[in-house]
Amino acid sequence: VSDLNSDRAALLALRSAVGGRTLFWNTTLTTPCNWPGVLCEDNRVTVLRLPAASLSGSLPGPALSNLTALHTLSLRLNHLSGPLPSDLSSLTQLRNLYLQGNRFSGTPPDSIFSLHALVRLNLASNNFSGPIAPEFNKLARLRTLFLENNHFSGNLPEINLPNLDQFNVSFNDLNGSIPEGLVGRSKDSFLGTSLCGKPLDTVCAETPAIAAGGGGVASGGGGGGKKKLSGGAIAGIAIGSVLGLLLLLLILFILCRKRSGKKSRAVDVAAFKNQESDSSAAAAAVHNKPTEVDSGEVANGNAKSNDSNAANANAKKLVFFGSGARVFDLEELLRASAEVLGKGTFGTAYKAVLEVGTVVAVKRLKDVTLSEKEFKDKIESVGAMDHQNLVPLRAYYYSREEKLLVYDYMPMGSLSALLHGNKGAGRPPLNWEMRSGIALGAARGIEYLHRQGPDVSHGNIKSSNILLTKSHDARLSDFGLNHLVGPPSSPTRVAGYRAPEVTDPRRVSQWADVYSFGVLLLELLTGKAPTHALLNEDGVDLPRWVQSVVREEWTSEVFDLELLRYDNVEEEMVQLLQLGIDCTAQYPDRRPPISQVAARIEELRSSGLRGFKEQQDQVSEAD
Ligand SMILES: Nc1ncnc2c1ncn2[C@@H]1O[C@H](COP(=O)(O)OP(=O)(O)OP(=O)(O)O)[C@@H](O)[C@H]1O
Repeated sequence: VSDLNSDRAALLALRSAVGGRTLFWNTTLTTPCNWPGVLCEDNRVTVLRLPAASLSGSLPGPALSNLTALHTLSLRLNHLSGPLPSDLSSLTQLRNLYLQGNRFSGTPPDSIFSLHALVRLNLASNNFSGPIAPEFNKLARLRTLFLENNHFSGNLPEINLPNLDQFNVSFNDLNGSIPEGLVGRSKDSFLGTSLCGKPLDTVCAETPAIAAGGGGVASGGGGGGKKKLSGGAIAGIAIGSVLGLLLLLLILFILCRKRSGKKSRAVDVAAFKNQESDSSAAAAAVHNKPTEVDSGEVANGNAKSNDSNAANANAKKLVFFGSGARVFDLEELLRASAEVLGKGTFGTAYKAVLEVGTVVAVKRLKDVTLSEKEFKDKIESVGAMDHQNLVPLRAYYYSREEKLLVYDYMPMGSLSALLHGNKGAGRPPLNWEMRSGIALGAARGIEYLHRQGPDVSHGNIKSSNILLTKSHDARLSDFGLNHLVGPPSSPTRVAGYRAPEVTDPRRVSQWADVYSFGVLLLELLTGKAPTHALLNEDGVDLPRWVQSVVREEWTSEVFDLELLRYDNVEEEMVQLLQLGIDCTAQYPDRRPPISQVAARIEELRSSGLRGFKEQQDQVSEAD
């Protein structure tokens, strides 16, 4: 059917085919005045979801008012503009209202606050302005309230909704302090505003309430009247400022001293040195005093090593892999300036900048209970792995006190940080090409590992272990480490990614890797972290959440908004989503092998890119 606007019979047939309940309107609506066409007469439609970029003009109130059975209205990513219709009160059944990514303006009408059935309300990325009304509190069932990327201004009222899980007012013109009831929310909910107070790092300035004699700090957004400060208050502020300045200078002085001390003391407190420096071989080495027993141990290890090169002839402990020979020795490494990258399951990772300028990542392992011989055998098989989608392990160091692994440093950090970190300026948009490319790289890395033998698996696939090169190529890290360290100190080791059948994290099958990779695919597509405690209103895990949304025929609701904004590749995205669902099948034997998964992603990527290119060509021809 090419034009449902004029073909009433076709529309009615279609409507009866779907039982009058749900209608996915998939045509360009050409008659906005009569919008939404025949549907205006239909009071049985419960879901109205119009595809992105199909509508412009304003939203006609009278047409909507007939849709009294509607429980979901999704008009996201269209070009609708103007104010919302003033009377929405007939939509009494409405549970989900998705209007994000349009150009609606003005303030949301009062009638919206009479929609008591509303559970999800998304008004993000429009041009709404004016204050955020306290009347949102009337929507007692609300679980999602997204108001970000608008021009809402003034103070943020107290929002006290018992079921509210998701809340965001970022990138609005809001100011004043964050009300008490919202301080427990994440910082990300308030970014790009002039709001102050917890959870943000900006402390609210004291307000004129001091001068009013109350002695307290004005609450509720600092919007009080303009009263004069008393002399005492002014003196207090002046003395406070001077003291603050002195304190700041003192801190700077201490920091400068520490910094200059650091160079001469080699890598010290922050880096890989054990606090009990007397017993630490690493620390002993820093001071040029290798302990007898440790030099002996490592010397033996090196002597037995066939394909590794000792760091130097005197068995100075750093063992390099491959033919690249030694690039630096332990002392140089320990003299490097180091910064903590993060703490993981296997220990702490550091970024180390050597004096010659080489940058490496050093992992200081904890809980290694293996003997040196066992450790050496295992780590040498890890070091022998060589694939463009693995982070190269360059060297290791083993002593009784310290076990260090030296990797190439990946400058763009992890996929986890890219997906869930700051989405503000400077962060490249994560479009389909990048995300699918990362998925393909990671799948190929896993495929390489799995090809090494039926018992070889990664065991810890998750977005913080997918590191990125400058050109955003994916490299898998932490492979082969699950056999080096002792049992996990916490059962939540790979929470969210672990396959249901895995009980011992050191024994992870290749099928379980496929499961974790499936979760990673879903994370890439939805933009949601699988470890998020309250993923949605039911607190279910990511695979189950995606499945439930897809079952309810809201497939496009699962995708990360940022992803939908770019290329026209929804079909490929849906297929990749399906692949993620297949990989996360509950029973291991129902999951596809990773080689098949990688091949499928490659296929999808090339058809997506072809489609994108054709679309670009059409646009340039039309131009
Ligand atoms: N080679 C590297 N280059 C750049 N950053 C790295 C490198 N290796 C690790 N990191 C970063 O250091 C941090 C800590 O990494 P680490 O691998 O120790 O823990 P994790 O990945 O968070 O958890 P787990 O140990 O369970 O895998 C992470 O943010 C990770 O992205």
